[in-house]
Amino acid sequence: MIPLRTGFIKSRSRSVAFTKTLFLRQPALLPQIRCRFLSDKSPDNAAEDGKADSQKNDSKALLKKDTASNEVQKKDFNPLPSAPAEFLRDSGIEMLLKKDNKPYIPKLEYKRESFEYPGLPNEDEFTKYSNKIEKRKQVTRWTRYIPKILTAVVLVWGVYAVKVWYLDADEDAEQNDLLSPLEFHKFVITHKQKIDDEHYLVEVMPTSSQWQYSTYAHYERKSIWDGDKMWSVEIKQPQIMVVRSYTPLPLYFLKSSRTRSGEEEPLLKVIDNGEKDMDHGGVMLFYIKRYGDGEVSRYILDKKVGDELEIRGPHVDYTFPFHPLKQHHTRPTFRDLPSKIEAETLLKGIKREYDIPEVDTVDFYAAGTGIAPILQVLFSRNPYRGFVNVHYSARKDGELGPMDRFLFFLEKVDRIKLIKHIDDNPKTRLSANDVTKPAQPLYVSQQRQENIAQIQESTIPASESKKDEKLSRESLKKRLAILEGEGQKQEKKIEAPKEHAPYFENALAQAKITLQEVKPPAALSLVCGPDGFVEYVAGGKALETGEQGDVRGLLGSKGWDSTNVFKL
Ligand SMILES: Cc1cc2nc3c(=O)[nH]c(=O)nc-3n(C[C@H](O)[C@H](O)[C@H](O)COP(=O)(O)OP(=O)(O)OC[C@H]3O[C@@H](n4cnc5c(N)ncnc54)[C@H](O)[C@@H]3O)c2cc1C
Repeated sequence: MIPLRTGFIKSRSRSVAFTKTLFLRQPALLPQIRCRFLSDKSPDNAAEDGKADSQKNDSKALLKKDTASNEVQKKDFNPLPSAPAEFLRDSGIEMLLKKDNKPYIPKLEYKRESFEYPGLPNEDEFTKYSNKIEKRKQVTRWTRYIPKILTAVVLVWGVYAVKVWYLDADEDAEQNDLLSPLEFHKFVITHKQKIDDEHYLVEVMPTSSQWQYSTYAHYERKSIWDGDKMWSVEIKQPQIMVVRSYTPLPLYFLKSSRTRSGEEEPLLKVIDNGEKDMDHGGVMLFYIKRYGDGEVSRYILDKKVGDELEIRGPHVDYTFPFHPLKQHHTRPTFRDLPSKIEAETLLKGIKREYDIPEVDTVDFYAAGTGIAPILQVLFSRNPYRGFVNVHYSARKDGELGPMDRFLFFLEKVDRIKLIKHIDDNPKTRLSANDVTKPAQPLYVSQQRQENIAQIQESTIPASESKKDEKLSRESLKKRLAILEGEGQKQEKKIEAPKEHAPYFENALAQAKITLQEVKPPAALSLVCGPDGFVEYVAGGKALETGEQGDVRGLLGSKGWDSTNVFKL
């Protein structure tokens, strides 16, 4: 008989597996196994026990017989090469049951098997118990790195936050200004207009709008346009790392769909500089002359609309002398239509009330693009409060393009007198006849007095004795003191009985009256243009040092000197 170790057959599934295996290996034994199962599984069926015993005996006999026949088969068996391996009948079942012949080791953990329905979720005994068991954290490679990764992320974020919110805040404070004298800011060319082969108008806009936030808060202080001074910027030619100075103008081109499509030339406008305008988005215009072999002018003018320029500034080239009217009155900004310019109705009353002398007339001698600095002053907010004689020299008429119109308007509102000296018309060329003698300044501030004294000292020839030096200094002081007194006397002379100031609708209406008034003679001369022109009008500047040098030329011949002439 084959020993059926039913004790090892623990579950139904295992018994099925066992039967399957047996069936595959010993199909002849299946009936016996079935009997044995029946006898094991049906203990109540005692009646069948006898029958089973007899069957046992039968099976013994059958097994013997079978073994014998197997022996015979074994002898006759001549397997094909592809046939399965021969099965060893003697030890097959036992080998299977023993499996790996390992000693029996009882399981330490008791695993309860139950066919009961489980309780409600999280309420049955098993769940309650298992929930209490602290599950061991699974430590993987990633879980070990997570704290390090998190620390690195927090650190990087911290560094970034500090940089952006604190360090960059300071940098931005600089960058937030439209211009910086120390670093180049990028501007994009938004329009380019050719006046003639040599003269162009180039409009630029800042590429960043950050500067506006700080400018809005302190517009009075931060606006770049201030007619109290003449200033320029440097434009970089990055290929050869060279910079040249150019004078920005508070002008821009008004574009529309028609002008963009090329149907019409855009209209040149003056930046309003009013409360809402706020420097009109940082726009500025350059009036540039192209030199055939000029490094930077060619570079700028070869650029197209949309290209960028790197600009650094502002660099103040000249500041007008202080005048007490500055504390009480600001001249209204020039507008592109004279009828839009406000009248200075209260000006006379203010002068009378505060006993303020007249503002000195200025003679401005310009050649070509050298006119740009005085245009900047006249078009900016807080323009010069006095009258300006603009002596403009050019090869031919029309070099100013659309700006000519504005100069005409400035004449109409009695702010300037434009005297053109055109080479094509030799009669008009600038000569000594066009230059007046210098007048005494109507007001000399303490600061200016000291400056003049310093200039006088530096120009006194070294050969002069100390006595002469002292004398000349004293005479200068006396002169200045007399000048101030004269100015005051003059002011008192024009004092009129108090009357209501006449109302003028605009500057144009006011100019009808003021145009008839005689302007004070010029007490200050400014010269700007190519070196040759400056030399002709006022004597050359010291090329190496850029110092003013002595006043010679046309102005020198008329008695002008370093105290009342400035070469730009
Ligand atoms: C404060 C200020 C404001 C200015 N504003 C303006 C402005 O608004 N618009 C404007 O167009 N210009 C302005 N300029 C002039 C401008 O800065 C440049 O000088 C001008 O554009 C020429 O520069 P460039 O590099 O093109 O030519 P450069 O290469 O400097 O040459 C200019 C010309 O000089 C000649 N030249 C150069 N070197 C010598 C030399 N060693 N000897 C003899 N000849 C020489 C060249 O042949 C050429 O014809 C201003 C200058 C200053 C100082």
